[in-house]
Amino acid sequence: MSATATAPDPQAAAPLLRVEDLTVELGNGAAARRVLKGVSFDIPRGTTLALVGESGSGKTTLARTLVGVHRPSSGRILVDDAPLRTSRGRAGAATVQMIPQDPYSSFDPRRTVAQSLAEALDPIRARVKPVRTRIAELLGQVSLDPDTMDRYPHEFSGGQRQRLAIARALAPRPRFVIADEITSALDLTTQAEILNLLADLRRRLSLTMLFISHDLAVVRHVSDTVAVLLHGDLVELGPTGATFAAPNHPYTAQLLASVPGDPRFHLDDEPATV
Ligand SMILES: Nc1ncnc2c1ncn2[C@@H]1O[C@H](COP(=O)(O)OP(=O)(O)OP(=O)(O)O)[C@@H](O)[C@H]1O
Repeated sequence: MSATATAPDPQAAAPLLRVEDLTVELGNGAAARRVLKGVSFDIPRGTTLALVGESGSGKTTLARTLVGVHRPSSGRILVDDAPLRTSRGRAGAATVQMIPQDPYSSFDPRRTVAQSLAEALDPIRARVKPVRTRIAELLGQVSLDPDTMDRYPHEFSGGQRQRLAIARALAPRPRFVIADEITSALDLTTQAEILNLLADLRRRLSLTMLFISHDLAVVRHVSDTVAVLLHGDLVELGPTGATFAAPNHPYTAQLLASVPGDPRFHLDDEPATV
């Protein structure tokens, strides 16, 4: 056995994303409130962390802080051990991309798909011609026909638009992708298709992901680790299977108690319920 085969691989060991004691305050003056309270977690490279918690617990605030929309009041965000760089309040596109929740409002209806993707590829020039091949490749990655690139968003179904949103997020070849409730606007069959696409992309592109969802059946299907937010505090963090089997925090147990078997997914470790 060679020495290199046994040497630890620091790249594999280091988390892609590290959030350290992150506190975020929103609002001004007397209305200011701490929405995230000293939150810490790592996401190892190539894995998916699911973030769950009831409405108002701070999930979207965390996502928006990671893309640079909100500034931390204290704490640190590290990508590959370096502080997350933001430009004019936005995280660098090549570092972090977010897939939006609503595929209907996230595209400019006056632009063709190719124009929107060209802008994602090169925000300054946004010219389609030099990037047609890359646009075709992106559409192929999300199983859409590259010949549809000159169509407008309204010519696509909700599920197809969510595929377009995923293609747009992948355009700058981000190292880290945030999916914030990306299936909540879709019917159950389309939800399953999008989740399977995401799982496939994750494998093929070795994506590191933060997957925000209130749907614990989905979370169980897609994530390696799970984190639970309660009023801005991270109350649970652990491997998804172990956490679902034996949660540490009573709030997690309460959330899990309300999850019935889900007929949408055929999980490897359990028979599908119908
Ligand atoms: N710009 C803001 N100024 C002040 N408070 C805000 C602002 N944005 C969000 N909040 C508050 O922060 C809290 C957390 O909101 P956030 O949207 O992060 O929760 P969430 O867990 O994503 O909820 P949901 O599941 O409903 O999307 C809420 O009480 C919300 O009212």
